[in-house]
Amino acid sequence: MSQKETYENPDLKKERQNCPFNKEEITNLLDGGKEKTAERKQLENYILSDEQLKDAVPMEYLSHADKYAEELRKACLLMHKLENSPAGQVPTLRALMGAGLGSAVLKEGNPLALHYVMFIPALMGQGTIDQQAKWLAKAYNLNIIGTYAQTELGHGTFLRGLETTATYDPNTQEFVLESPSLTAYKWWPGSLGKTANYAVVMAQLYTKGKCEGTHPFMVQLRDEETHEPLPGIVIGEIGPKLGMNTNDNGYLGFEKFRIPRDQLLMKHSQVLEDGTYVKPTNSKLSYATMVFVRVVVCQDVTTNLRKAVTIATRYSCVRRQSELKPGDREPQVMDYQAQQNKLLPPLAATFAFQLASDHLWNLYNTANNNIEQGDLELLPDLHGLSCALKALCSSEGANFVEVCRQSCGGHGYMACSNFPRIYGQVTAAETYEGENTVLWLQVARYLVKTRKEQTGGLSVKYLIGEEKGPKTVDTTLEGIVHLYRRTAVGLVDVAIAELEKSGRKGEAPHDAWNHAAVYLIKAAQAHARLFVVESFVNSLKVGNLSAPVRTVLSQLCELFIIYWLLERSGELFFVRQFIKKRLVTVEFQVRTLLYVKLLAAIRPQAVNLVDSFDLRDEILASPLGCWDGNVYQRLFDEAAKSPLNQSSVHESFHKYLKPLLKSNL
Ligand SMILES: CCCCC/C=C\C/C=C\C/C=C\C/C=C\C/C=C\CCCCC(=O)SCCNC(=O)CCNC(=O)[C@H](O)C(C)(C)COP(=O)(O)OP(=O)(O)OC[C@H]1O[C@@H](n2cnc3c(N)ncnc32)[C@H](O)[C@@H]1OP(=O)(O)O
Ligand SMILES: Cc1cc2nc3c(=O)[nH]c(=O)nc-3n(C[C@H](O)[C@H](O)[C@H](O)COP(=O)(O)OP(=O)(O)OC[C@H]3O[C@@H](n4cnc5c(N)ncnc54)[C@H](O)[C@@H]3O)c2cc1C
Repeated sequence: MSQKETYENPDLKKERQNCPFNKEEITNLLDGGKEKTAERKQLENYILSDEQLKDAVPMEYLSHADKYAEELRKACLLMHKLENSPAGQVPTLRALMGAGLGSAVLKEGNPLALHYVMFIPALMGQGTIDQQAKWLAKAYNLNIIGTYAQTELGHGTFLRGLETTATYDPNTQEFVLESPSLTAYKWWPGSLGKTANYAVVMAQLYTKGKCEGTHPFMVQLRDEETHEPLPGIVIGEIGPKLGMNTNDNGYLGFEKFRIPRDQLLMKHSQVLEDGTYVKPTNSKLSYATMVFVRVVVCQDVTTNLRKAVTIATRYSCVRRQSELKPGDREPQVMDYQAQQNKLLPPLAATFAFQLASDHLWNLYNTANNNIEQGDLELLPDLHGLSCALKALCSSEGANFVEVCRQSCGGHGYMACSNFPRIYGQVTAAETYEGENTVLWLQVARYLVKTRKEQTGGLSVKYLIGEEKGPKTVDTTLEGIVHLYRRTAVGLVDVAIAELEKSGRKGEAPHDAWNHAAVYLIKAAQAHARLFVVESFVNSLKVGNLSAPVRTVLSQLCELFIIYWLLERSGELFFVRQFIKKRLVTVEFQVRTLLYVKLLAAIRPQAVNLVDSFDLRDEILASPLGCWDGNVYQRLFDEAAKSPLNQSSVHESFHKYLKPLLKSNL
C-alpha cells in the first residue's frame, strides 16, 4: 500500500500546470510582505520539526483528561521554545495563538490561549502603570497564568446583570468578593478549569453602599506552589463541549474572598482609600478587552476558513465521481458547476474577510493609541465595526466551513478530515465574545443613531446626507457596490420607519426596538456586508499587484460580491425603491449570468489559489487536503490508527455480542 515520498496525484499535478499568476506573490500579500513569508516559513520549520510536539496517537482516541494533559504538555513545551525562536518571541506567540501554526500542534484548543488573548490584554488595557509594573512581567514570564472571568451561569450577554459582587471595606482597605447565588458563579472562562492561577474577574463594585457597575479585579485563584484553590475559592472545569475541548473552560465561585484595594484595575476608574469612587471618562472603557478579542477573532476565523477551503478544493480535484458526459471517464467533482458554486464563494471570502480584518486591525490600533491619550472619538466606530465584522466573519465563516465539509461527501464527515475541529472552533466564535444576534443589535443601535442624528464615524458616513450614485443597473464593480450601499441605507430607513410606526401606536421605545428586531438585524448585516465588499474593491485599486494577480483577485472580488447579492436578494424587496423601479428582476438576470461565467473562469485557478495560502500539511491536518493529493492511502493509514483495529476480534465480542448471538432470543 505504500506510495513513494515523491508521489503527486496526477489530477493535482495537472491543476498546478500553467498557473497564470505567481503564487508566491499572493502568499506574500497574505503574509504582509516577502520578509514576513520568510519569517513564517522559518518559524514553521522550527516548531514543526520538533518530534516532541507531534501526537503519538490522534487526539480523538484520548480521554477528556488525557487530551487536556497532552495539550498542556505541548503548550508548555511551545512556551519553552519561544526563548530560542528565530522569529522573536512576540511574532512567535502571535503565530502560536492564531489558527495556523498553533493549531498544527495544539489540535483541540490551546490551554494557555486566554492568558495571552484576554488576561494580558486586560492588564494592559485596564491596569494603571503601577499595576502593570507589578503584574505584567510576571504574566509575560509565565510566573503566573491568568484568564478572563466575566460570564456567569445566569448572565453572559447582559453585563449589567452580572451578580458577582466586590464590596469595598474601608476598615481593611480590601474588596470582599462574593457569589450571592448559584447563577452568580462564573461559568465558561477558558483555562479556568485547571490551568490558570489568576484571573481578571468582572464584578459589581459596591462602595459606600452604592453599586457603581461592573469593574475588573485582579484575583489570585490558586496557590502559586501547590496549585490548590485558595480558601474561599470554589473552582472546577465545566466538561466536554462541541469543540475546543482542551481550552479547559471552568466555573468559579467566591465565598467572602478578600483582595487588597489595589487589585481593582484602576486605569479608568478608582476607589480611594476612604471608599470614594472616581468615575471613568466613559463607562464602556471596562469593556475594552472584549473589543480587542472581537478584532482578533475576525483574523482567527479567516485563517480557519482558509484551511477548510484548501482541504475541500484539493479533495474536489482528486475526487472523481458520477458521469458528466455519457460514456466519458468520471469527472473531477470540481468540474460540476454545483461544486464550484459551493467552493468558490468561500475561497473568495477568505480574501474578502482578510482585507476587512486588516482594515479593522488598523482602526483598532489607531483608536487604541488615541484612547491612551484620552481621545475617545473613535470608540463608537470601533465598537460598531468590531461587532459587525466579528458577527459577520464568524457566522458566514461557520456556514462556509460546513459547506466545505459537505463538498467532501462522506470523507468530510471523518474526524481525521479536520472539519469537525475547524467547525468547532469557528462556530464557537459565533457565541463567545458577544453572541452574534446581540452584536448585530449593537450595530443597529449605532446605525439608527447615526442616520437620525446625521453624525457618526468613518464606517457609517454613507448614512449621512442623501445617497448619490446611479439609480439604474450598472455592471461595474463600483455599480454593484453602490447597490449594496443603497440596500444598506434602505434597510436602516425601513428599520427606522418600523420604530416610528410603533412609536405612533404608543409603544415605549424599548418595546418598539424589540418589535423591529428583524429589520434592525437585516440593516446591521447589510452594513457589515457593505463594509467587506468596499474593503475588497478599494484594496484592488491600490497596491503593487502584478497584472495576473490583479486579474484573478478581481474575478474573486466580483464573484464574491455577486454571490452575496444573489444570496441575500430577498432583502432588496424590503427596500421599496427597488420594487418600484422593477430593478430586482433585471438585477437578477444580469448578475446570475455574470456569476456563472465567473465560476467557470476561476475554476481552473482554484488549486493554485489555495496553494498560494501556503498551508503546510501539518497545519491542514487532513488526509483530504494534503499537498500531494494522496487521499485514499492517507485515509487508509488514518483508519489503521483506530484502537478497534489493534486486534482482529475486540474483547467486547466475547463479553457482549457472543452471548447475544448464542442466546436464541
Ligand atoms: C502579546 C502577545 C499577544 C498574543 C496574542 C495575539 C493575538 C492572538 C491571535 C489570535 C487569537 C485569535 C482568536 C482567539 C482564539 C481563541 C479564543 C479562545 C477563546 C475565546 C475567548 C472568549 C472570551 C469571552 O467570551 S469573554 C466574554 C465576552 N462577553 C461578551 O462579549 C458580552 C457581550 N455583551 C456586551 O458586550 C454588552 O453587555 C452589550 C451587549 C454591548 C450591552 O451592554 P450595555 O452595558 O447594556 O450597553 P447598552 O446596550 O446599553 O449600550 C450603551 C452604550 O454603550 C455602547 N457600548 C456598548 N459596548 C461597548 C463597547 N465594548 N465599547 C464601546 N461602547 C460600547 C453602546 O454602543 C451604547 O452607546 P450609545 O448609548 O448608543 O451611544
Ligand atoms: C467556547 C466558549 C468560550 C468562552 N470563553 C469565555 C471566557 O473565556 N470568559 C468569559 O467570561 N466568557 C466566555 N464565554 C462565554 C460567552 O462569552 C457567552 O456565552 C456569550 O457572551 C453569550 O452569552 P450567554 O451564554 O449568556 O447567551 P445568552 O445571552 O443567554 O443567549 C441566549 C439567546 O438569547 C438571545 N439574547 C440574549 N440577549 C438578547 C437581547 N438583548 N436581544 C435579543 N436576543 C438576546 C441570544 O441571541 C441567544 O439566542 C465563552 C463561551 C464559549 C461558547
